[in-house]
Amino acid sequence: MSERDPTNARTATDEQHTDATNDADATDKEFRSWTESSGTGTVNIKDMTKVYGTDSGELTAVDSMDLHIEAEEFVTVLGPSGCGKSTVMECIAGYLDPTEGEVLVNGDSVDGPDPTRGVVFQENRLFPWKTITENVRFGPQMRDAVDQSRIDRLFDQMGLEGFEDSYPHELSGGMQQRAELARLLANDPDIMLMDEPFSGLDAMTKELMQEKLLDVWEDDDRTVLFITHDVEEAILLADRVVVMTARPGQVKDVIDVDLDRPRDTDMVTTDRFNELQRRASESIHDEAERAMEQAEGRA
Ligand SMILES: Nc1ncnc2c1ncn2[C@@H]1O[C@H](COP(=O)(O)OP(=O)(O)OP(=O)(O)O)[C@@H](O)[C@H]1O
Repeated sequence: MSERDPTNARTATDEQHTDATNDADATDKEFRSWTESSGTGTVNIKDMTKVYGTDSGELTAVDSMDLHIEAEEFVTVLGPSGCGKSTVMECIAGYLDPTEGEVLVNGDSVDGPDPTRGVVFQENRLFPWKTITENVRFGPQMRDAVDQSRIDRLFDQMGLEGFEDSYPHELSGGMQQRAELARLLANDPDIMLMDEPFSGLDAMTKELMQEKLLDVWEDDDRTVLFITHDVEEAILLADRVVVMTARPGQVKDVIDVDLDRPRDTDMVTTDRFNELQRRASESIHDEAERAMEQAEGRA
């Protein structure tokens, strides 16, 4: 683990960063409350456990997880299959309640979904019976807050001009995900929660979507939490990569990505990128093995 600056709230607040403080009088909790901010766009997961009831008994998906995300930070989450990544995201989105602990957004406990937290999944959630324009306008319309010039800008930004009246099935997979991003951004969310949004796309389209997302994020003041199985993608996009353990999920490692911004996909060949990629891959390797053993019923 790299050395931490205890005055740096962004790097020092997660569970495994508690060694950053050498102040014998400071308990971890006190240290956190000094350093964590709670302004617009912050996410604070505190000692969160999520247990599901299943036919074969209780299943602890996430166990005592702590994670603080600063406003406007781009955090990617890597973890083996079934380690609880989506569960964490759904608790932040307000779709699920933690069994224990809490999730704070902007300093307030999450008590349900909110348009200021936009969610994107691998499969887009566009309404198939609505045109792209109707889909993008839907959220703002529900709140009586349509800003047509903003919507026009989004169509331009996402390269969707000319497809305003098309239906989702008439668009390619990449364009559907761009429409999905436009739909999300039409609500002007403070926090974007993205669950493997590009994993169904071919390599070239995925690269273009990564660049598009980086442009969007660099232009606006938004916090992004992005789940992926792709180590290269995790590093290319993030300020920090959070590596989770096999189920029950906890934070195993947090990797600060000290690559310059703006980023582009050419960076993946640099020595520093490869070093970070190796570190993340090593960190996740044992967890992936453990997850496989769990799946095979050996653990
Ligand atoms: N509604 C549910 N009821 C019971 N068990 C669930 C439920 N949702 C998820 N689980 C279980 O909780 C664990 C964590 O699931 P989750 O989808 O959060 O993991 P994940 O890391 O996102 O997985 P993947 O990488 O495969 O998408 C898994 O074992 C999953 O089977």
